[in-house]
Amino acid sequence: MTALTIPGLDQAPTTHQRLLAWVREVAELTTPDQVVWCDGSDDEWERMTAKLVEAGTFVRLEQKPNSFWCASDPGDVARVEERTFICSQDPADAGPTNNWMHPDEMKATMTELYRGSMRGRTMYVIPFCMGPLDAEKPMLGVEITDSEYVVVSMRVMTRMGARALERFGDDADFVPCLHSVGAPLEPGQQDVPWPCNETKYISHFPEERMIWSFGSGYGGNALLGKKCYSLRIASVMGRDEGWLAEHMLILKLISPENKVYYVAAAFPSACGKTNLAMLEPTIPGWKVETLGDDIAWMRFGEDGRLYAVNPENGFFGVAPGTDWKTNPNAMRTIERGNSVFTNVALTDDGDIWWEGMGEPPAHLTSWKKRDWTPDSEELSSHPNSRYCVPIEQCPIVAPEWQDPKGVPISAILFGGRRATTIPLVTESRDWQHGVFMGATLSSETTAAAVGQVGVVRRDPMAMLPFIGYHAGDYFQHWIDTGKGADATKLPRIFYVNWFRRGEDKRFLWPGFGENSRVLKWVVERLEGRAPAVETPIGYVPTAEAIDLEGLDAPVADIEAALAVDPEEWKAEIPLIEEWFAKIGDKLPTSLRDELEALKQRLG
Ligand SMILES: Nc1nc2c(ncn2[C@@H]2O[C@H](COP(=O)(O)OP(=O)(O)OP(=O)(O)O)[C@@H](O)[C@H]2O)c(=O)[nH]1
Ligand SMILES: O=C([O-])CC(=O)C(=O)O
Ligand SMILES: [Mn+2]
Repeated sequence: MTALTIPGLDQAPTTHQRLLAWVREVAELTTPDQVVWCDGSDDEWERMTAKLVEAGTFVRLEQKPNSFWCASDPGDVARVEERTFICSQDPADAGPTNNWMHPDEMKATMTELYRGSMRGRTMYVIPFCMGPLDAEKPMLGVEITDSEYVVVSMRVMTRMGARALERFGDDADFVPCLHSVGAPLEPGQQDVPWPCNETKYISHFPEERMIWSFGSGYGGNALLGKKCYSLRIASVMGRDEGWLAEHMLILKLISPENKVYYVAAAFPSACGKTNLAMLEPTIPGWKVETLGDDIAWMRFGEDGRLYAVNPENGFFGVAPGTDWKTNPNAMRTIERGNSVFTNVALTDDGDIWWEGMGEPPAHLTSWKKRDWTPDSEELSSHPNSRYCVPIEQCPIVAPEWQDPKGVPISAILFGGRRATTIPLVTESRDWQHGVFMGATLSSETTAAAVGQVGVVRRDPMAMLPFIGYHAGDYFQHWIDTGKGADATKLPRIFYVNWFRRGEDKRFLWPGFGENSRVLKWVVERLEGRAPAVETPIGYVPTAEAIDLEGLDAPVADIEAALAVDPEEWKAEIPLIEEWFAKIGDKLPTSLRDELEALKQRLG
């Protein structure tokens, strides 16, 4: 039999048979003009970015070293939850919160979409590792893609190329991640700056630990190491192997007495993880260092404590709202260059700008590539526009951020974006109650996913779009995680809300750096020295229990932010009941018990 000859296909820098066979199979299906094995070198970065500039996808920034502006197709700007599928053999394993299709049917459908989909393009093979390369069992993957934008972004977001491939040996396990923008080029056809397809599928095969993505070039749809691998597939691995893959930032808090606490926090997309992770405390003597801003993998260490590792290598942060006042450390991180900015505005002197970054210049090129002035009716930047930058450039990155052991977590925060009801901070009564808080977490939808913005929905553990299996089983996994552990060593669980509003709709709590005041109260609770009031929903501080020294906000606002209003909570109960009904039979009875107990306490 004569195998198809595609230039580059046989220049594989590996002897890993399963990898070689898969790459050949995909090349024969998608029929690219050539195959390139990515090595992750500086040379490769130069070639890729030059190619993207030439194609009109990237504009090199004059004002930031080795950095680029990029505008996507206006129809390809965010994750597409409606087009995201968990293709388990049994629909019951995907559960009520995921879209499901039988794996055979999905494969048949997508195989036809992939047939010839890379014609006229280059197929890139990106070996990568999520988490430290020197982990005992490195978490490997390979993304095959026909997008240079993906190659460049994966270099920032993951440990990829030759250094990852070294860990493959001849037979290491890896997660195959297949991606095509679905825009083949006919001979002589002019390419567009942002190729994509109106038909989109983001499909996960949890039993096979495999990901197939088609039609989108954007973030969480296309950088498959991120949400697809590190949350959807990894959550299934975690269920099977007894660990947790969570949508959490990891930060290190250093008290004035030089005591160190590691905190993990789960907030839904565009609800403040990156900002909290890089917080600049406003209270004297306290320091924060960053380990991660989006994903945490947590497993028990030999000492019985829960240790967290950030699988990522970069930040893929929301741009609008980021500036020197709200998040100076993010600004310092991007000042150092080596960044890709997608769907922000371009200044006339070759810099970037977005809403929330102080006074706008007199003229900009908007993310839609249109002239923009401060009088324009449209936003200059898409609300889900992003910067993509290596973590190591963050001036406050914790020195231990690459430690394969991870860091021991003392507190877990769950949080959402709620204009009413949810106090600034509440401590759970115990692990099970904390799991109840996480399981009933709610938040207003944001621009991070396609769809209506500002609608309150349940977003359990901030994982609604990312749980790779049945949400009821996921809750049970959380409960079991606590049951098997020494309760005194488990992280304490808190519920926060930076987004409560006053009657006039303004935020009651100033947020950002001031959130350090809440972290201080959390630490003082851990140390057993901060007061709290026992309320029907958990332990809540009074305004006096929080350090408000030097805070420029009316105490009445803080009191309103902390208020537990039984009427608001009674209105919340039917929403939780509706949510639990949706979870169905697999809802752990302990969570139903928690709900009953809450109802009793509310009277
Ligand atoms: N009012 C207020 N807004 C905040 C606070 N923290 C973050 N924000 C805003 O919320 C938006 C999203 O913040 P991020 O920190 O990027 O959210 P994220 O959770 O990292 O989002 P993803 O990257 O999508 O997962 C930005 O516009 C921020 O300016 C806060 O404490 N208070
Ligand atoms: O996945 C993305 O495209 C960006 C992101 O971090 C999120 O939406 O949570
Ligand atoms: Mn973020």
